[in-house]
Amino acid sequence: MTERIDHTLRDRWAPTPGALPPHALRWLRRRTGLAAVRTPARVPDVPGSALSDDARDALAAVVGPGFARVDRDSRLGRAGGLSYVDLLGRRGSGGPAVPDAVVLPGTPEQVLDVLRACVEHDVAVVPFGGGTSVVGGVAALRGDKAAVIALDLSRLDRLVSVDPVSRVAVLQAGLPAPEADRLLAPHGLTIGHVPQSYERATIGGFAATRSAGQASAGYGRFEDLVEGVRLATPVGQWRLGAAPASAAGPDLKQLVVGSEGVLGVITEVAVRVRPRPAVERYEGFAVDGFDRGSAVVRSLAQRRVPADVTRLSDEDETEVSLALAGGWKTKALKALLRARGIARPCLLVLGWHGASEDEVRRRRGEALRGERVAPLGRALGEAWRHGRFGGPRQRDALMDVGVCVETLETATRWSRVPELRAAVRRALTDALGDCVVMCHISHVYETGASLYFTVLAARDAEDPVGQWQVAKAAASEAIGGLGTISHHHAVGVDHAPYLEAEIGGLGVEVLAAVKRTLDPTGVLNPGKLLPGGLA
Ligand SMILES: Cc1cc2nc3c(=O)[nH]c(=O)nc-3n(C[C@H](O)[C@H](O)[C@H](O)COP(=O)(O)OP(=O)(O)OC[C@H]3O[C@@H](n4cnc5c(N)ncnc54)[C@H](O)[C@@H]3O)c2cc1C
Repeated sequence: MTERIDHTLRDRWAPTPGALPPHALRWLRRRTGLAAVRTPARVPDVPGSALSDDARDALAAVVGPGFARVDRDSRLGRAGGLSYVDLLGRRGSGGPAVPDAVVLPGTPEQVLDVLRACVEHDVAVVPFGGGTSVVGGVAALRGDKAAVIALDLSRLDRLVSVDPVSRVAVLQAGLPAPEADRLLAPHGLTIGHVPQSYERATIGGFAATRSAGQASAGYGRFEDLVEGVRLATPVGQWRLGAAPASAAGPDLKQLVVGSEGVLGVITEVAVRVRPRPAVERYEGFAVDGFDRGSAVVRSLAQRRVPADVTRLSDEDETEVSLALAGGWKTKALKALLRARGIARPCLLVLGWHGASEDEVRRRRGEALRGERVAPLGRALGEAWRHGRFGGPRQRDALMDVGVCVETLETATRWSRVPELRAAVRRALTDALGDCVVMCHISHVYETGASLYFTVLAARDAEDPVGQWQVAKAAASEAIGGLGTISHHHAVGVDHAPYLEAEIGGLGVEVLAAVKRTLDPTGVLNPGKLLPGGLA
């Protein structure tokens, strides 16, 4: 087995801590009133394992003794996900719920046997992929069970089959995205799914959370890429997805996609794959004001000519990007924008993938025809592409100097974008006081778009967790009625209280009924997705 994701690194994203440049720190102090605080990681206390000897023996008999682990580091390494509150917990504020054991099955059949053993021994199961959940999806909650295990799927790391004619690849669920792409490369194929968590998240995690990648406008959201699934449940195996399209009743496959580990464990996904692009072209543009920029990306989506990556930053996000970048190039860019009369610059990044230069040139021409955008050149687009996985590293550095830094996201119809953006900004500013609220659109549809917010504030030294929870609750209330509680981060624990308002009481009942059928004793991922009492 190759442990490709290092789950011991759970207090930060990168093994080597980065540092903010002095100019960025000065800017932050000015905008947020940040004081000089340092918050080094502190190893939290880990309680003893509550797993009974019988349960442990039964699990070890299924997966082998080396793969049923109760040592402290294995357990701590799978304690929770990577939200701001999760990371605070590992820096001594609050504390993560730690699983009683980590179990690593090597085959889909072993997953089924592990689930049976857990039912028999009254043990809750938290499916654990890359552990990048930011909504509490992998919190080790035991519900009413005697113990809880993290079911680490990293040994399910095979490319099972490739059908290059149909462009379908069957991938095991524990494969991290880069590894999946590496295995597909010799076949000339890619999954084309590139979320910011690409380096650590897994195929099963993408399917379980209805993930959306940065190139969603070109390749689709992950649920669009799922041709079929293989699910292990406490009552047996369920395979779905026999054909590319079907009128054989409702699409039950889509019930599994987004089920966040409460209905079963996804062990394999048949993924619709694409040829690896021969040409990739990224370009930066400026638009004057977010409303005008929003009209541009709406036009691209509604004329059905979006670039594969279509990403519009608002005024604040653009300002922060420039402030954090600093340097003479940034000064030159600001001067250029002023010279062009762009008073409220919003950065638009468009990225095209194609089989040839001609194809990309043609698509670019179609997209830009008639749009009022100021080209800033390929260097800016390439700079964005180069740094597109850098956010989590930057978050580590910001947390190190005492910044409250978190993101939240939603989606709504085009006509409601201005109202929703204003409502969330107001809620966050009222809750946090001096803060910077940035927003971007990175997923566009004919009828609407996602809004992704990043918040920076001076961390409350006394109650940092409470500070964020108040702000998050205010933002979630503001979203209610105007948009969805999650466009791609999923429900987990954090959004469960808001699910009923979105899907209705009947919707919650339908999900609960399906859960009772597939997981009658409720061992699977207690406390996630379904509002309290029904999970
Ligand atoms: C810095 C950062 C950036 C992010 N950017 C994006 C982004 O751009 N787009 C996006 O969509 N998301 C993003 N996310 C959120 C997260 O990466 C996604 O939700 C991702 O799909 C989770 O994959 P994972 O393998 O890490 O799953 P995990 O975090 O391990 O699990 C997520 C949920 O799915 C369940 N689960 C995991 N594997 C399985 C399985 N095989 N069967 C059943 N249930 C399972 C877990 O129990 C949990 O409830 C980001 C997160 C971080 C920390």
